[in-house]
Amino acid sequence: MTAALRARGLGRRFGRHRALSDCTLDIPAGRVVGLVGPNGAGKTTLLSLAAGLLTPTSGTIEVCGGRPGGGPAQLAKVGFVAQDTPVYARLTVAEHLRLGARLNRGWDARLAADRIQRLGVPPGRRAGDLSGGQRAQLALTLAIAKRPELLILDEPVASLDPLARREFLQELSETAGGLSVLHSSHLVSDMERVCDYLIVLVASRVRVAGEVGELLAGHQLLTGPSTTAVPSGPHVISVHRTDRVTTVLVRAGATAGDPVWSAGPAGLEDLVLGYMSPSVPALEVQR
Ligand SMILES: Nc1ncnc2c1ncn2[C@@H]1O[C@H](COP(=O)(O)OP(=O)(O)OP(=O)(O)O)[C@@H](O)[C@H]1O
Repeated sequence: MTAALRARGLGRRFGRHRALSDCTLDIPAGRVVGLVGPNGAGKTTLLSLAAGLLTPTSGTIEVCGGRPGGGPAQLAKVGFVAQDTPVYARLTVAEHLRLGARLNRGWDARLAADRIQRLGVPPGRRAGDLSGGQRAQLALTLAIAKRPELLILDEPVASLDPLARREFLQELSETAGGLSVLHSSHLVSDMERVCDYLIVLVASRVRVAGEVGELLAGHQLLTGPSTTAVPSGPHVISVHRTDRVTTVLVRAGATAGDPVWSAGPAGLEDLVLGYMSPSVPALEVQR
């Protein structure tokens, strides 16, 4: 099966500033991929490169077997919802759906109409008069109803209420037929529910990427009193100290050396926070 995304040494500069550097990734098709990282890490830049809204200044990127933005056939393969969920303020919801039908050969009119009705978004209302959450739902509907191979979502749920967020995540996890989803979010709990592939991006670089199950199995959390000397070495990913307890994220199989440390499984949040912490020693990419 063609990879959803292949990047080799991908980079993007804005003037002298590197927004993304040396990004090498292979994302298999059919995954729900969570892209996390601190503000300014380069997530939107990576997603915009994948959607063809930006061109690389170094390296290469291939999305669903083609060059992002490389013509109508490629555009049809990718649905993209930007962070600010842009819609045409003066057009009504129904007019957006008609426009979607005109512009997209694979448009699923039933899916679009059903989704808008189910969510209670008023079809006759101008998009500029919708609430932020309704606008996001309209933008998501337009992206989903074009039946893309890859759905790219930049912080898709930020403006949705908790119930709408849960339902949307449910929708994502139920997507069938080989649809790949690449979405960025700061909400690790959301990621935990739907993602089976994780990318952590920090300071313009991929810190870790891989199958969630493999990443979880490949790490463990050591817990010990704050007075104990912390283990060191390349197997140590991050150290977090409070007044009483120290927790250390390490690669699985590493021995702590001192029996005072108790080892337990690492959760997704431990992984994300560990790899986002500044003490991370090295790049690790797993398939
Ligand atoms: N058009 C631009 N011109 C100059 N610098 C830019 C431009 N777009 C992004 N950058 C810079 O590139 C870096 C990465 O930005 P990007 O928007 O990709 O981060 P992000 O991870 O999506 O952040 P956030 O979580 O805050 O949305 C930032 O330092 C940002 O200031």
